Amino acid sequence: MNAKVMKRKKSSLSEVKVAVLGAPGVGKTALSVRYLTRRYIGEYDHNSETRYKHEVLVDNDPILYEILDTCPKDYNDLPGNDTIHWADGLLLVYSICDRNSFSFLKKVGALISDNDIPIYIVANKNDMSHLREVNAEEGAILARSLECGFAEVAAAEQVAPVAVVFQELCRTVLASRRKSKHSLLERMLGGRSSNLRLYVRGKSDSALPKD
Ligand SMILES: Nc1nc2c(ncn2[C@@H]2O[C@H](COP(=O)(O)OP(=O)(O)OP(=O)(O)O)[C@@H](O)[C@H]2O)c(=O)[nH]1
Repeated sequence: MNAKVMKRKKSSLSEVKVAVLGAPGVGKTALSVRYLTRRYIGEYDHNSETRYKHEVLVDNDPILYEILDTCPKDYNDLPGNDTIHWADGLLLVYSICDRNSFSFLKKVGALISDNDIPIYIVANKNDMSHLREVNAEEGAILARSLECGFAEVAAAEQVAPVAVVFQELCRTVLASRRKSKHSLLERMLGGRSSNLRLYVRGKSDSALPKD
C-alpha cells in the first residue's frame, strides 16, 4: 500500500475513547492490558492514570481505541467531570470479592445517570468465587438501572470474554454516534426528514455518515 492510501486509511479511522472507572485494585489495568495485549502480568505498578492508544478490529473495522485507565487514590475519590466529558464510553469495574468496590460503582452510577453516555459494567475477579462478596444478580440489577451491558469476567484467566466487553462498549459508542448524526441530519433537513428515513432504510444504514 502506498503512503497516500495509508494516510487516507488512517484519517478515516473511527476513534473511540473509553475511560475505565472503578475503585482501587479492582483490576482496571489488568483488564485494559489484557484487551490490548492479550497478556496478564499480575502486578501493575502505576500511581497515576495512564492512556493507551491502539488500533483494534471491531467487526472487521479498524478502530483507534483510546483507553484511559484511571487511578483513584481511595474509595472516596470519585471520577471528575473532565474524565466523564472526555470519554465516549465508560467501562465501570468492580471486584466480586470487594463489596466496597461495588458501593463505589453505585456512587459513580448516580454521578453519571444524567449523562447520555454508553456504559458497560464489568465484575472482575470471578476466578475468586470462594471470596465472593457481591453476587451476579446485584451487578445485573445495577446494569438494568443504568440501562447498560453487564458481564462477570476474570482478567487473570480469560482473554475472549474481556475482549467481548471492550468490543460491545465500542459498538454501543459507534451506534449512539450514528444515531445522533442521524437526528442532526433530520433536524437540518426539517420537513424532508421522512424522505431521509426512506433513503437511509433503502441503503441499510450505509447512507449514514461514518467517522
Ligand atoms: N485473582 C485475580 N486477581 C486479579 C484479577 N485482575 C486483577 N487482579 C489483581 O488485582 C490487583 C490489582 O489489579 P490492577 O489491575 O492493578 O487494579 P487497578 O484497578 O488498576 O488498581 P489501581 O490502579 O490501584 O486503581 C493485582 O494484584 C492484579 O494481579 C483477576 O481477574 N483475578
